Amino acid sequence: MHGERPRVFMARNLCKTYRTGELEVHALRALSLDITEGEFIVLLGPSGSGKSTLLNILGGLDTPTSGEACWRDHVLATASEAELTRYRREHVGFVFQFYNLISSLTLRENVALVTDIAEHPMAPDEALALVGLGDRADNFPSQISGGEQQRVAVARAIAKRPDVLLCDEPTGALDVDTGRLVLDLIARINRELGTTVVVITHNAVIARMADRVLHMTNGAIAAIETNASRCPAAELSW
Ligand SMILES: Nc1ncnc2c1ncn2[C@@H]1O[C@H](COP(=O)(O)OP(=O)(O)OP(=O)(O)O)[C@@H](O)[C@H]1O
Repeated sequence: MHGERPRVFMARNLCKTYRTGELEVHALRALSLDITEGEFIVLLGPSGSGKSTLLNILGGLDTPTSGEACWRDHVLATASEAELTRYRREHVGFVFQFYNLISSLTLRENVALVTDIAEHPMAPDEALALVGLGDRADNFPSQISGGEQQRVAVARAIAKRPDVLLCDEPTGALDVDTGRLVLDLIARINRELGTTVVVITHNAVIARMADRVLHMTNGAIAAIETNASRCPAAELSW
């Protein structure tokens, strides 16, 4: 399906070793991966298998100990802190398990924190409307539900029109119905805006939404599954 689309992410022999005192942890062991523009990727694997480490390198939050990593023509593996900051600001949207909204700011102001420093952002109200919360822009985070807060976090992530949306356990704190709504929203952004999406989850059911599922074990990709068709979020149950 994405055969003719350009490759956006390339990793070769990525290794990440954490050292704490005497202890060495090999979080990534010679991992290689290509991601194509507009793909929806799900990362599955046991705790400690390296999923967040890979996502953090792809998102410019961390650098590998060795190996190559590029986003288009941005060399991420050896980039300086300033280059990574620019890369994140211009290209990457993040959604985490806990929504990380600022409680003293309205929803509009939370989104504006990102759009104020982006190059071609949406208006905060437009981003909030996209996630179905256009009429709540003047509310504060404490006035909306957890699922709605996660939708604001998605609005904040996409308002700068990122090339890639990186989601680390986006439904981890949500009930099933609310989780489905958030996943449907992420799939819609992938489909309608063409944003490349990578989702980390412990929930194997969510893998049915993906174009490709990367199974990680012990710092490497143990298997890659390609789904013949993507299951709509509304049809998932867990
Ligand atoms: N800052 C750090 N310092 C030391 N070790 C770390 C650090 N970050 C991650 N690790 C270790 O690297 C390994 C991979 O961690 P990572 O968070 O990437 O796994 P994960 O698959 O995302 O796990 P989970 O599903 O539990 O979030 C783990 O053994 C972890 O303890």
